[in-house]
Amino acid sequence: MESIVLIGFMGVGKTTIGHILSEKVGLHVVDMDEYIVEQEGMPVREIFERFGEGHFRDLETGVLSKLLKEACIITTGGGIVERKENRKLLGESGCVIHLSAPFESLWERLEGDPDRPLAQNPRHEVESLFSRRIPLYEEARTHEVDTGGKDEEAVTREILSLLGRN
Ligand SMILES: Nc1ncnc2c1ncn2[C@@H]1O[C@H](COP(=O)(O)OP(=O)(O)O)[C@@H](O)[C@H]1O
Ligand SMILES: O=C(O)C1=C[C@@H](OP(=O)(O)O)[C@@H](O)[C@H](O)C1
Ligand SMILES: [Mg+2]
Repeated sequence: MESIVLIGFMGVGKTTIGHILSEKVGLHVVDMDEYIVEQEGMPVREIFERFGEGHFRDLETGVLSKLLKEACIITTGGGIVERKENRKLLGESGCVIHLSAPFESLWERLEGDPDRPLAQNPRHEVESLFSRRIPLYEEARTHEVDTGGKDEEAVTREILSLLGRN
């Protein structure tokens, strides 16, 4: 079976749903943020503070190209689509599921989260990042699952259904 990649904005549920999906489809899951944190031996926040966002994006590209060679579920960070190179890598993989949601519901989950450096910015900046990224997710995805108003189990069921696994 090919890889399944989850993309989407911060807080939409990629990490959470990837873990639930992993149990249901019997593929192991790798969360890119967790992988990078382990590899670098420091939290994402500290990587941003000490080395800058550009360095974190370099790490993401390296990890994504490595993981796409495995058959697994990959839960990306929300900024994976920022780099053209990453969008190209995603385009070469068969199943890229965009989890989407209205900004309002994401902001409720993100506001004040100390672990997400970009969520520390004022609301209007995070919202404009959200708007700017929408076409990038659209470019990279093969499928979209609208998570608005659905709990984690319902989102997982919808993914299983589009994979033909229900
Ligand atoms: N469908 C959902 N409905 C409500 N809360 C959710 C849903 N999916 C995830 N969450 C919650 O939102 C928060 C962010 O989820 P997370 O999986 O870390 O998102 P991401 O990896 O996309 O940034 C977590 O507290 C999680 O429990
Ligand atoms: O959107 C982004 O640029 C980021 C999203 C985060 O992952 P989540 O989408 O899992 O929060 C993490 O990779 C980092 O804080 C940057
Ligand atoms: Mg995550």
